[in-house]
Amino acid sequence: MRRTSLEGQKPSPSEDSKRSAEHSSSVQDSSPHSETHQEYLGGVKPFAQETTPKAQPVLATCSVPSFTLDESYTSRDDDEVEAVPAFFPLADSHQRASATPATDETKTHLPSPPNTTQETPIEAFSQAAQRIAPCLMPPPRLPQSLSKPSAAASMRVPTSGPLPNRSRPSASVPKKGNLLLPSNTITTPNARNKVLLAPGHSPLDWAHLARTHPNLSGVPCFQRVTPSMLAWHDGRPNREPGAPVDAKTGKRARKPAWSAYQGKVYNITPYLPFHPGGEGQLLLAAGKDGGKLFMEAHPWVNWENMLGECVVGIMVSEPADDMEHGASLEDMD
Ligand code: HEM
Repeated sequence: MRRTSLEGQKPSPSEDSKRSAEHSSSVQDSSPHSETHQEYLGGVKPFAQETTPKAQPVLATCSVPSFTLDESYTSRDDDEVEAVPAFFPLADSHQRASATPATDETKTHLPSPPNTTQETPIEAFSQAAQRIAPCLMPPPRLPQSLSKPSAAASMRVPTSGPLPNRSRPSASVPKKGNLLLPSNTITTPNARNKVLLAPGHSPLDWAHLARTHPNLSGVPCFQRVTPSMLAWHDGRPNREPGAPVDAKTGKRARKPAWSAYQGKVYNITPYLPFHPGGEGQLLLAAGKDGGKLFMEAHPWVNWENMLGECVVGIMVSEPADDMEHGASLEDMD
């Protein structure tokens, strides 16, 4: 009760008249339909000619249109209306300024209010506000059982029922045709035939070795390798008379293993203990062009990068072929 509190302070008569004048002018300003307010807006009364505003009876009007619709609340005290907070949009916001005011015309199109004799003022307010501007009200909260689980809740381990991806594949995965293998066919964890490499022979160890040894080819300079030369370097024990014998084992020493790939010849001997597929597999390509076998095993592996320091030379044809070829060219002349 603003007026009551002002009266309780018992100001002097001159102050009292000044305050009541201020109070009445502020109340008029808050009403968009007040005469004084419209005159100010229209510029009819310039500030210099403005006289002391006179106290006028305060009408029980409200700037919030929702209260004017419900007739059961029109008789309420003005202070009661002010006590209800107009929380959104704010009084000076753009939304409120651009909103269509509730004129008599819009009132006629609105549905008739329900019987609100049993409702509390707050319930009636929220219902009336929802009818007028439902988009301005926050959505009602769903009960917890109906609402969607949060992202964090979906990542938690469920407290009941089977754990996800923990049951045996044979029991949970249906077997349809040949698309899925029976679970008992995958018996080994080493499905790609990789071998157990000796300590110090991992791919990283090979990368380090290749980086620190500039020449792993086993030859002093770039070679022109003929097919017969390539075939001799097959990595097998050298059985030729006078061949060197391995000092450790006492057996004949192995010949170097060369393999050709896309016209280049590589010494694959130093890489043998590093090959993830095993020495035996790699030796299958020794003494010949290994491109076909290599592409069948792992086309994604970069041969040139891995064996860049092992390049022996390039493939050339046999000298006899050259002579035959040269003779035929002379014949053509
Ligand atoms: C001389 C060139 C070769 C190089 C540089 C080389 C390199 C490699 C590398 C890096 C892997 C591991 C692949 C991975 O983990 O994805 C591998 C695996 C393997 N390589 Fe080779 N390889 C060569 C030649 C060969 C040849 C000629 C054969 C077959 C005759 C062969 C058969 C295999 C097999 C069976 C595996 C294990 C299975 C797999 O990883 O797919 N490799 N090789």
